Amino acid sequence: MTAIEVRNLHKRYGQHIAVDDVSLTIEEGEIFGIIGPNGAGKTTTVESIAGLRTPDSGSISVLGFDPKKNRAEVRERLGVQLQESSFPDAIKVAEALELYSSFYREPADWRELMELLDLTKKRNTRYKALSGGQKQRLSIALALVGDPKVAILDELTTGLDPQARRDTWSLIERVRDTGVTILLVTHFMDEAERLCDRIAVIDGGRVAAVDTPAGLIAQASAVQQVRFRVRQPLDRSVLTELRDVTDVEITEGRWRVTGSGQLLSSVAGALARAQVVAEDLRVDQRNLDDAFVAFTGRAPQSPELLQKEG
Ligand SMILES: Nc1ncnc2c1ncn2[C@@H]1O[C@H](COP(=O)(O)OP(=O)(O)OP(=O)(O)O)[C@@H](O)[C@H]1O
Repeated sequence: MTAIEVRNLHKRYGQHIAVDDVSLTIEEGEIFGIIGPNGAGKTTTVESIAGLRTPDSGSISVLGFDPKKNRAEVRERLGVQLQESSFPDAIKVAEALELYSSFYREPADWRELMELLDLTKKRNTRYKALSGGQKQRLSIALALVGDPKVAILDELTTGLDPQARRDTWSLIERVRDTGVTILLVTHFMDEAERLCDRIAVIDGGRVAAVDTPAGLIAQASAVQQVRFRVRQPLDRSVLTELRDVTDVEITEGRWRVTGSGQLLSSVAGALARAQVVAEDLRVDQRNLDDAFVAFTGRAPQSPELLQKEG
């Protein structure tokens, strides 16, 4: 079943095109990620899905409902954690959860959520006295308090320390295991790679690619490299003759083989046939950072940098 369907979304602010042409299909039960450079149109896209912005053209369906025309139906089924949620400074954790749950006909048990998000000890703490991580966890709890079928989380772990980020990831996986479809906007490639079933790369208001994390990495990095040392004599042609190999370089006893396809198994097979043992064998592992650069021409941001800036 499709949870979210976006067709040819277009949104401009004055002369500035924020979202040019975005189409996405997100299946029920998926953790679907959106990544892309600053200003790519990610927030405009997810806020349009949440019914918080009005697209100029295109169509959006959330569980079969239009976020603008069927506001009540979408509100009952969709939870949103926005980029910079702000709450009254004086409101206490338990009060905020109870208040938000009263907005829904069939809310989740807010006490259970408070426990799940490790906020029970902070139930009587005022919002302004919470740490960054606690504020973040509260905003996730508030996104889930309506017992939504779909949750939109924008910059889930920005500003959190590494341990809090990992805890939040486990939490999101637990939420998904309860059957909630999750749409996640993130700047962090480790987060996207770890959590998402599929990812859309958005650049300049358009979808540059949609695939699984492994699929995006494979699409972006057809070229691979295998490096090793050998003690026995080895004829270069043993490797240059292989179909998957495009280049072989030998520097001070270190071999570097460049190619594509099943490069590692081709090289390993050829070495075995030549009865040569490879030592210190390394395969250059490409990751989602490389895919991000390949699709957008820019480097992704690092969590450490954002934390310092924040
Ligand atoms: N309310 C607004 N009025 C005018 N311009 C806007 C508005 N909201 C967004 N924009 C512009 O539209 C473009 C897309 O913004 P959007 O926030 O959707 O991008 P983003 O990919 O979420 O960026 P970031 O990663 O920095 O949050 C940006 O150039 C932004 O400056």
